[in-house]
Amino acid sequence: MIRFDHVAKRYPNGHVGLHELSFHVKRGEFLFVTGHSGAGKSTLLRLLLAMERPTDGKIILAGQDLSRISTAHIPFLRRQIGVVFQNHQLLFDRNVFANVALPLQILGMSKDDIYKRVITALDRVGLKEKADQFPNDISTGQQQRVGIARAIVHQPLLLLADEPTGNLDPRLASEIMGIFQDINSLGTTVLIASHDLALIARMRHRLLTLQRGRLIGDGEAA
Ligand SMILES: Nc1ncnc2c1ncn2[C@@H]1O[C@H](COP(=O)(O)OP(=O)(O)OP(=O)(O)O)[C@@H](O)[C@H]1O
Repeated sequence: MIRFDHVAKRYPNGHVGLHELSFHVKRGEFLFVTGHSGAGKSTLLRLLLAMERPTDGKIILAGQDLSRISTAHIPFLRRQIGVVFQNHQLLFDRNVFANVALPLQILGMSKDDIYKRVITALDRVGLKEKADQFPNDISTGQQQRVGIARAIVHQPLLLLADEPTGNLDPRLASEIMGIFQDINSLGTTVLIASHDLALIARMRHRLLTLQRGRLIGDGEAA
C-alpha cells in the first residue's frame, strides 16, 4: 500500500526533514508515527499527500510513484486519501451534514449519492442524529468526529491523521481511537501521527519512531 525506499526530503533552505527513510505498509494495516517536535512526522504526511516531493528516493502509494507524479494527477491521488487534522477545520457557518458533504460536492456527486454517503459516514462516527446541528452547538469531541466523517465520506483507501487527539481529554481521545479502529476493521489503512505515547501503547499497533528525520524504531508499541 505504501512503500518508502531511501526517501530524503531536503527543504529549499537546506533543512533536512527526512533522511534515508525506508518502510513498507501493507493494505489494511493500522500504524502510528511518533517522534519529538521537528522529527519529521508532518513531512512524512505531506509527502504522502504529494504536498511535497522527495529530494531523493522513491515513494509508492497504491501503485503510484509519488516521486514522479504529475501535478495533473495529484487530485486523483488525493481522492484515495482521507485526512484528519488536530483542529478539524470545520466550517462553522454550515451544519454537520454540509461539512461532511463538502468533499463529495467538490467531486460533483449526485444529491442522492451524497445523502447516502454522508449519512453512512455520520453513522460510522455515531453522529447521525446531529446532522442538522452546527459545529458550535456540539462538543469538541463531536466536532472531531465530524472531521473524521468528512475524511472518510469518499471511502478512501488510506486515512491519515495528524495529532487527531491533541486537544482532547484522555477519555475522548480513547473514544476517537476506537472510531479509527472501527474504520480500519472495515479495510481502510490507517496512519496516525501522534505524540501521545500512553494512548499509542494501549492500542498495540505498529509504531514508527522518528528522531531528527531518521527512523529509529519500527515495531509494536510497548
Ligand atoms: N517548509 C519547511 N521549510 C524548511 N524546513 C522545514 C519545513 N517544514 C519542516 N521543516 C523542518 O523539517 C524538520 C521536520 O519538520 P516536521 O514539521 O516534519 O516535524 P514534526 O515531527 O511534524 O514536528 P511537530 O510535531 O512539531 O509538528 C524540522 O526540522 C523542521 O524545522
